[in-house]
Amino acid sequence: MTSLVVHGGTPLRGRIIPSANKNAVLPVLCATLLTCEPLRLLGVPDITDVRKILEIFRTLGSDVKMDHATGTLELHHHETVFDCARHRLPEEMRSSIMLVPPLLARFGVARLEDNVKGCTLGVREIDPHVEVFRRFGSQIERAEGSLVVRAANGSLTPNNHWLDYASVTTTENFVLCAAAAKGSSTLTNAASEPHVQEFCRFMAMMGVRIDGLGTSRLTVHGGGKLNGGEFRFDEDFHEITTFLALGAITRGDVIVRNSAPETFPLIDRTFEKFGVKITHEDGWSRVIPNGPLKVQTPFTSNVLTKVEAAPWPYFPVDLLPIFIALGVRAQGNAMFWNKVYDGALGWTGELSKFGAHVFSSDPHRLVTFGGNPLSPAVVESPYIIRVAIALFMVAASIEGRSEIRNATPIRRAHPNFVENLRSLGVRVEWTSEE
Ligand SMILES: CC(=O)N[C@H]1[C@@H](OP(=O)(O)OP(=O)(O)OC[C@H]2O[C@@H](n3ccc(=O)[nH]c3=O)[C@H](O)[C@@H]2O)O[C@H](CO)[C@@H](O)[C@@H]1O
Ligand SMILES: C=C(OP(=O)(O)O)C(=O)O
Repeated sequence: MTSLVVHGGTPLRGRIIPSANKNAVLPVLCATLLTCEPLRLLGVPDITDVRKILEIFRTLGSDVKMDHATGTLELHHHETVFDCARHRLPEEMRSSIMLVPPLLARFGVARLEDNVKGCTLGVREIDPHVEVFRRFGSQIERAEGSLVVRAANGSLTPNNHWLDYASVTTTENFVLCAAAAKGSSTLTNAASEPHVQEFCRFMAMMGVRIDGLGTSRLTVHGGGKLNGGEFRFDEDFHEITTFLALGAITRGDVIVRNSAPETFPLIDRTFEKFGVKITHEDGWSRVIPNGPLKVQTPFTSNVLTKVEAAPWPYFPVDLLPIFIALGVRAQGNAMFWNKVYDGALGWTGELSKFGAHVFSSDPHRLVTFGGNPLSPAVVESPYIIRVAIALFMVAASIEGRSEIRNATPIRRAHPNFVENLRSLGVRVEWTSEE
């Protein structure tokens, strides 16, 4: 088991250059398989999910040159072979599902392991993806522990589709299929998160025309030969928010580079609900101590201040645990509403080991009764990246030694997490035991 051990209580101070967003990098990596031309990707983070995808590319026979020191990846998928019986797509990460369309486009067949669930956020459906593959003319067969997807007649046919729900990876899968299908395909109720937009910009760089970028209706004009080229990843708004929140919870002064502050108004207002002021100036975002953490009192009587997470442009669900950590530290009560996942709040019982008081009203809603004195603790993280971080945040704000057991999911999304924390003055280390 790998744990994060922290001696908390020190206000964090310093500057952070954030890495790229895993949820932009992974669909882009999958999309690279759509071209036989060379590509150069800049700002690729050294995270475990990236390593897993690069490994599968190597086994397919692609040229993969990853320079982790500079974050530069040279990729050339020119002489590749896929053997449905031999090749296994990476497990325990959601993004594997986005390798299916390029494998269909290249080889006419793909095999998807059942365990592509990613973080344990409750049931994570694959049916919306299967529906997209079928719409583009694929056939699905159940094989032992996996699904085999075949492109009828070896190619994909364009279509229009209306999603039940604005799903991030289903939208990306639609765009990937549509890019390979000759003709125009339209998706309604498309997801529009910044990482979905970034992925669409990469597709455009490869020569795919996409209308409606950033809206809930995307039309993709597909079937053309795709180019190679160069693409630099943006900064990850999750990582920017995480370091600002770490500054806030330890009453420190943290500055994070942020080239897209226009995506932050709702995140800033959510910080304000806990008495935290964020400023954006000259490409940097800053949290500075601004009195004690305190939940804002609503003007309406008998309601709780609430944070409501749903598909973009709502408050992003992956940031909810980070604000729950602020909620247990801030004086006052707040309600957190996860409108995306059923049962993704089960971990919050771990917070009571620090002495925090939270109440789960139902599988979607949680109330924090914050501001109680807390003490250091040994807590156990589920396989959820942002929960390991939230538990760490609480620990970092309490004087004394705490331990977050099973904290490795953090390595799925944040390169150099511990090194960054040390640069801000945190006493923290990874420890392993059998
Ligand atoms: C690799 C990646 O990008 N992962 C992100 C992606 O996951 P992912 O794209 O897998 O998440 P989805 O948006 O598909 O699903 C989120 C939730 O909606 C439900 N659902 C989905 C489709 C549907 O038709 N009906 C339905 O009810 C799912 O069961 C799940 O509970 O978006 C999530 C929501 O922003 C983030 O938490 C993940 O970090
Ligand atoms: C839940 C996440 O990722 P995944 O969908 O890959 O599990 C995440 O990035 O927070």
